[in-house]
Amino acid sequence: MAHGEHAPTQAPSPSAHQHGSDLLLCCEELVIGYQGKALLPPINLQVRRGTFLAVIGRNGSGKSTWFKTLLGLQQPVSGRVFRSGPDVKSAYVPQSSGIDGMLPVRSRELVHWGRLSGWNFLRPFSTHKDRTAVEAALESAGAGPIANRPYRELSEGQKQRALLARVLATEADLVLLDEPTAAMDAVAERETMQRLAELARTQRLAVVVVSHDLRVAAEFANQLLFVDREAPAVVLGDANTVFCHPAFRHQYGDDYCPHHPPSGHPLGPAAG
Ligand SMILES: Nc1ncnc2c1ncn2[C@@H]1O[C@H](COP(=O)(O)OP(=O)(O)OP(=O)(O)O)[C@@H](O)[C@H]1O
Repeated sequence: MAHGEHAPTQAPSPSAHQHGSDLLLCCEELVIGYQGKALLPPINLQVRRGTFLAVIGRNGSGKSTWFKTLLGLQQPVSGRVFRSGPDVKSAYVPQSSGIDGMLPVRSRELVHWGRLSGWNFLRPFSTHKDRTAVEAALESAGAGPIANRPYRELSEGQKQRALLARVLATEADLVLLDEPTAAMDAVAERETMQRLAELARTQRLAVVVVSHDLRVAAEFANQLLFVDREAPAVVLGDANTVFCHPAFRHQYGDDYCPHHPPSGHPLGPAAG
């Protein structure tokens, strides 16, 4: 699946414009699924500049399908996705990117490609602005030390950093990352999530991340979206709202909810 820029899923709606300039994307009664069959209840949410949203849920619950639907790669079963304007630029990193592993390029070139589109791809020289953006993206993604290394020789976690840098180099308004830290060690994962949170806040991007590390997601994201096919449920809110929701507790237990403190959990307070 291609990285980088994607066309708007639908033309901007008049109602989307009314929500102000911070609004980038809006799901209205959006039902995702395949062959007309819904995976989840309708999703209603707005993604604004400065948002860092983490999407959580069990395997197969529909997280990647929601991303594909936002990008217009998958048709909704019903409902709509709106961009707030034609200029909203989005960038996407899918879960795994096998094709990149075959390319004989250094990480810096791969990141540079994030800025190219159309005939720019054939341009022999990059501009000063391109080079500055590439270096800033490498730095932001913690990929500076691997910039000169051939991409295909990197570890999976290092590759994820390079791909993150590439998506940041696009200078998109809306960045969708499907498990961007899955191959990273715990330290790199926290650093990356912290960087993404800072980028969302300081650069006024919207960052949406799928993550299976619930505690790290809750620590850095300012909103969580929990999706569950069994309940079925779509729950949007802060960590307490989501972690104390019955559908969440049914799947992950009570240990994440502060109103249901762990008893006898190996990481919880010692008994007695
Ligand atoms: N092209 C397709 N056609 C029909 N069903 C599909 C298709 N792609 C995925 N599915 C199914 O849709 C469901 C949701 O898949 P999806 O990849 O969105 O889950 P996910 O939450 O991202 O899972 P994971 O955490 O494992 O990445 C799964 O049951 C999957 O088998």
